[in-house]
Amino acid sequence: MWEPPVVDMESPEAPKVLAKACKDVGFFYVENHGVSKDAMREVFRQSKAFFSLGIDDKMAVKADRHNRGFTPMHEEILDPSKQVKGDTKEGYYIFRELPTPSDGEEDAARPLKGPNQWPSEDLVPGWRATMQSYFTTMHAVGVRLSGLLSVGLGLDPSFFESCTSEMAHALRLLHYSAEVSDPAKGVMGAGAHSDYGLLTLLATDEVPGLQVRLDGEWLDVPPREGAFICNLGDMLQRWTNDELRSTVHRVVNKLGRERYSIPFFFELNFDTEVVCLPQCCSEENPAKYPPVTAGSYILNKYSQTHQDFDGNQQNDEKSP
Ligand SMILES: O=C(O)CCC(=O)C(=O)O
Ligand SMILES: [Fe+2]
Repeated sequence: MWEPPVVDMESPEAPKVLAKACKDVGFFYVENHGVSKDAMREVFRQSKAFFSLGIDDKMAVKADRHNRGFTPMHEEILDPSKQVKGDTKEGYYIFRELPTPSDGEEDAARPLKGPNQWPSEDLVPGWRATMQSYFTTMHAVGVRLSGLLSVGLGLDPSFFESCTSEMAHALRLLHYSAEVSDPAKGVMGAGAHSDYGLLTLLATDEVPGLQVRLDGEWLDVPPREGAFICNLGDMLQRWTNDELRSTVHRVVNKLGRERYSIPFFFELNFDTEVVCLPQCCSEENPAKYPPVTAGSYILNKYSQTHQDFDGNQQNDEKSP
């Protein structure tokens, strides 16, 4: 059975192994990341507690114009060209806590930035503290991992530091329903997609479902206890002119079991311009992608895949 390569973050070989995994597969397990089992157990427990609430309590924190909060079952369609209905999952977006913009004008200049939504403490005691603490923990893992990657790629060791300083990262809780997927009929846990940003660090429960497409074949990525499943986002593929891979993946429910997963999207600052690195293009190998701003790229993707999100409504205080 195929398995992605393993990156041991404590190993002196980590930068080399990581760079090779990024070029060959774009997916790898991350071990020795320093996140405790207790912290993992608690974030999954709280995630389940939220998704077990009634629909009215969940809709009270429905994702707002900053895309923070609850996204109902089927609201997201990750592969609109193939899916006949939305992903068979519900979710919850949490970003770094930011103050409410003081007026519409300021808000327009700060797309996707605002306060989080939090379910009531009475319903899920300790939930906010758990999520904020996990966000901080995962931010630290992302900083370390991107540091190892810059070394492995022969970049300045602080290459990713300045362009991730805003902490525009997203923590997402996902709950897949028990509905069995039928890829031929366009019914998917999560439709085929590549991730949009820099790096994704995914925690899953023990239920399988994730698949990656390599050389035209869909391969299962089994859960690995204690490890994160990590993959690259489109920004790294574009920066490196396809030397690194933002590999397409999807979630297929074969067993008819519910599944919980928690991706942490380690993202670039909104205004970072991603232009092919000089060492990755030449006259014979010209840049394959035009320059793009990380934030506008994500806004576009959210608009295409979230039925209830409108990237053009960022400055409308009263938009529903
Ligand atoms: O739940 C999973 O295993 C994958 C989720 C995913 O690919 C995503 O949210 O981008
Ligand atoms: Fe993904």
